[in-house]
Amino acid sequence: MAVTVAELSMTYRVPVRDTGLVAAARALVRRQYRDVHAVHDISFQIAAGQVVGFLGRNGAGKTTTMKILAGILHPTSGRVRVLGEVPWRRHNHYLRKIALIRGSQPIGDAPELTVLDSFRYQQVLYDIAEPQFRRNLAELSALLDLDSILQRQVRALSLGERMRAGLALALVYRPEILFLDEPTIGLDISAAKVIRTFIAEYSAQTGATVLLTSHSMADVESLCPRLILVDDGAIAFDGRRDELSALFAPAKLIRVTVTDDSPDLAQYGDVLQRDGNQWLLRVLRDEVPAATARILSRYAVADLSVEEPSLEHVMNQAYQHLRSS
Ligand SMILES: Nc1ncnc2c1ncn2[C@@H]1O[C@H](COP(=O)(O)OP(=O)(O)OP(=O)(O)O)[C@@H](O)[C@H]1O
Repeated sequence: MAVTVAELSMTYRVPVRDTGLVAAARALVRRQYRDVHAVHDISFQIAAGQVVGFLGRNGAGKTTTMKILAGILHPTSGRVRVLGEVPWRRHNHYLRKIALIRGSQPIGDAPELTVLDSFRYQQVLYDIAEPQFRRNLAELSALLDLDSILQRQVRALSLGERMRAGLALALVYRPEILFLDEPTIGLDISAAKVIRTFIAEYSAQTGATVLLTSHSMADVESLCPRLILVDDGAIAFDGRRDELSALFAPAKLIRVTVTDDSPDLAQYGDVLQRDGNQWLLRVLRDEVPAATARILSRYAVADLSVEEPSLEHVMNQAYQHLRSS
């Protein structure tokens, strides 16, 4: 297993005080604290090469878990092994095998340098042998279309170019595990698509394991066959996307176009949309085979398709369910 997490818990101790000057003065002498249980008792495993979506509402505990896996935080309790290592020991050889990327992380620490100089600096920092460096850079340049900007100064790049270079810079030592925390946050549609395509190709080409948090369902839908849903610091679901749909969205959609005059398709399901002879029906999963068979036998059907509800709808249902339970 690339990642093993067992009974992991993380409690933050945060200072609290009442509002007002008196309370502020009192807090100087006697501080009071409150425990925030960000993550409690979570367990999961990820096999090498898997791309897993780590989802949940704001404050569910995703970033905290990622930070523990990346060795930034020491958990309160639990057992974690990533590539056989204990992350928070932060051994050099461990840190060279992983990357934690938060947000889109555009290149820019040294704006006077050229992009290639920045890569060279990273090469020294991560002690990457020359042949491997050249190979990795060539691969990343091809995937992220960097050839034309390698010789340019970082300060003169557009945001999109800095973002592509920043991503390549974070991966030039070819990490085996990527912890990606909202990698497309704040990006426009086409920039987000570049990142998504890149993540898929990087993982397919290098066999990297990816754990991805994102509130963008487009990211999750296109990249993650497996989803782990955290809620209030605990795991609420771990499985395939279709299993999540079946659990939280018990209906499918039937899209049908008929050529008959005024047929009454409302008897087969909830009518979500009707545009002339085109109907969109919501039908319970178990009833879909019988409903489609009846529609096909009774009407002149020009077109019929059965669709899964969108992931956005499924997640919305899941969050509503979790909020009320
Ligand atoms: N450094 C910290 N000190 C105290 N509490 C914290 C700290 N970091 C996070 N928390 C709390 O821990 C809980 C989980 O936070 P976390 O950032 O892991 O959530 P998240 O799922 O990543 O949320 P989001 O989707 O909003 O980024 C929240 O209640 C948060 O307020």
